[in-house]
Amino acid sequence: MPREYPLERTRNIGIAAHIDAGKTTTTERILYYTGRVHRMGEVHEGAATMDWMVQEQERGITITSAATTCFWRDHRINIIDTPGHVDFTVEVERSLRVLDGVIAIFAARGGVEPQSETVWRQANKYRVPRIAFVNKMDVVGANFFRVLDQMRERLGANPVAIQLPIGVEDSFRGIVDLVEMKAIFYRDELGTRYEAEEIPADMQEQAQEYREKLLEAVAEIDEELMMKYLEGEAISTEEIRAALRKGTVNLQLVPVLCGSAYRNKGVQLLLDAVVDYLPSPLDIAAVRGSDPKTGQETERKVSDDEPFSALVFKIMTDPYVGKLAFFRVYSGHLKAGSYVYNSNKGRQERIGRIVRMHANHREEVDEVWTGDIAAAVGLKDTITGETLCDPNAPIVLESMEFPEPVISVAIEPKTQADQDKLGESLNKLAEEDPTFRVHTDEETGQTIISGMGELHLEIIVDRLMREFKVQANVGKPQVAYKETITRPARAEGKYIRQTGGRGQYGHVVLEIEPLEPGAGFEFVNKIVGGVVPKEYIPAVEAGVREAMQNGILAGYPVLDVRVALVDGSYHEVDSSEMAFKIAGSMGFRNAALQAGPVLLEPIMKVEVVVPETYMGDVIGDINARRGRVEGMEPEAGGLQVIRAMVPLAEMFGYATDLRSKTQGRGTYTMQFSHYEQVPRNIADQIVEARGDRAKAAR
Ligand SMILES: Nc1nc2c(ncn2[C@@H]2O[C@H](COP(=O)(O)OP(=O)(O)OP(=O)(O)O)[C@@H](O)[C@H]2O)c(=O)[nH]1
Repeated sequence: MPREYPLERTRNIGIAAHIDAGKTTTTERILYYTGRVHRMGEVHEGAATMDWMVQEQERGITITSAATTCFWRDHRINIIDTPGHVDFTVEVERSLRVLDGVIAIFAARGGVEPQSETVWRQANKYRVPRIAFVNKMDVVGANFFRVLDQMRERLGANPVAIQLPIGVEDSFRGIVDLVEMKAIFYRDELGTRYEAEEIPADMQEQAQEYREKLLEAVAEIDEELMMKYLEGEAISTEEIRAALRKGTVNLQLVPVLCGSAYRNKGVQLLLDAVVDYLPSPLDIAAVRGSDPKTGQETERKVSDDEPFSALVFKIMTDPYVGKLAFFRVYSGHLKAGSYVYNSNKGRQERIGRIVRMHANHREEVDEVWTGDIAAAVGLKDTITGETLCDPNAPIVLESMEFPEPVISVAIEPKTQADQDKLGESLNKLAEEDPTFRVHTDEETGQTIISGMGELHLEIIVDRLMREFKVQANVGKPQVAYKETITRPARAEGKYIRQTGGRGQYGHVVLEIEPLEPGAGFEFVNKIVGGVVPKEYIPAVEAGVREAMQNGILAGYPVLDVRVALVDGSYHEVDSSEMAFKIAGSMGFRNAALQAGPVLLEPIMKVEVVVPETYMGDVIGDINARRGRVEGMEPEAGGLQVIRAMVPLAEMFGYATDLRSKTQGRGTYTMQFSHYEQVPRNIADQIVEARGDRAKAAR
């Protein structure tokens, strides 16, 4: 069976935005206009097609990314709906990794919010081309031009308006297309009929001004156009489109459109822009990865004729078919029922069925091709971030980064039956979500779950009860502290037992030093002359990792450390992997205790919006919470925006406090920024409290 759509007519796109900007509504409209659904679903009625988990419909938010396919102007567009809440930022991250282009949605009032900044930075990191859609032009306070300014100032982007709104708020009624220099007006409520007309007289001047800016911007992209522009020659519509496409694909500019998804205006033009400006899979220079045997970097062409390679970017447990693994094909093609090689695990797996997802229903397909996004049923051992490939031409594709969880709660099963189900259910959930972790507290024996925020954990617990039918009590949210060291140190770890029978002998000397924040863990083997035999070195590393997991000061995991194995000794008969593992653990603990260990806490980026009169109180309160105010800015309507960095530990219950301090008028958003050292006096209290809890548990 040949592929239906040539690669140049394929688009893999995501829709990213901050919460409530209108992603779900826009996606719904896209599905409606492209004929995938025949009725418009409204988010506030809980009927949106893409939001299909029970929790999503009840809460009116998008949690999981559902992938769907639609067609426009004879192009196949694969869309991944991504959630806006920061607790689910990993969902955004993993979709960015596999997408070729993004529609960034901003609300015309509110504009660039902290969460939009996060998504923007993530998209920069993965070099994903973007077009921007300024939605909600119909709401009070909408301002297209302010969003353009904010994109420049806050995102450091080069926004280029290719449209202008006609009217605003209640009177928003159409769109000026600056490429064609036409005005688009809508002829019916559903927005299905729209026509191009002359630009209204009262908008001519503004349209000319922005057309000029557009021409300047495209001239920057293309030298020939620059010549024409300077000489005052006419530049054709096709030339403008081609230059906009080139500028978008090369990340030199971002075309900006406007509309109101809810009022059915602007969405078809947005689809046109997806086809015209966002890249096809062919616009990626090459598929990059490494050889699983040698670790050396390799490349291959984006083509159906190359060997198969695909990246798994999401695992989902489906109540009907079991485990679904979403993957994007980077090269070659794959038939249902065939074998693939998981090059991260070094294992063969059989692909049972292949399905394309349309929100909550599936379409079975026999074969997938380069550039496709689909889900496989039947994979047993594959998790998010792993590569599936042709066993005869293995490759490991670049994976993705996942942030460390910042918040934890203890969870206690209600009955013995629940106890039995708890572990298995939590492991299943952790398999789906790399930012969700489960561990047993060594000191207290409690099961601890950790994630990206209170909402994240709430949803997990909710799913545990509903889908897995486990009844459990949940403790208060706790900060997920980390530990690190502040100076280099050197120490020994010796594990020697020689009482009767076969003894144990492991001996290592370790040098440890702090690494940059975020660097994680590095292990370096500096053994010369085989004083520690090669076969025991992985065991030493495993021992070090285990000790790091259990912490030095208060049992929190240790981060950002380089450990070098520099010396040691062994015994011909008594040495074993086990003995070296224990020696590694002991060596690490001994070294870390001399290396100035400190506690780290998550610092949150907080943005509070309050009426002017409450500003003093709110700032005083932020200071009392050990926060640093970083800036203030007036907003429309006598509001002030306060930006601050505040330790997560001080933010519990903030919603209630802010409400009572501002008579319900203040709102805030918060997201993880970085880890920072806990001040000494507070660290002492935390360490002491951990000690007491551990004693109580014994
Ligand atoms: N007036 C107006 N309301 C809109 C528009 N687009 C969306 N809305 C409304 O804004 C609210 C949020 O829209 P959603 O589409 O759920 O936003 P979202 O960005 O998907 O939100 P999450 O899924 O929670 O991340 C809903 O009540 C929509 O009906 C618009 O263009 N104009």
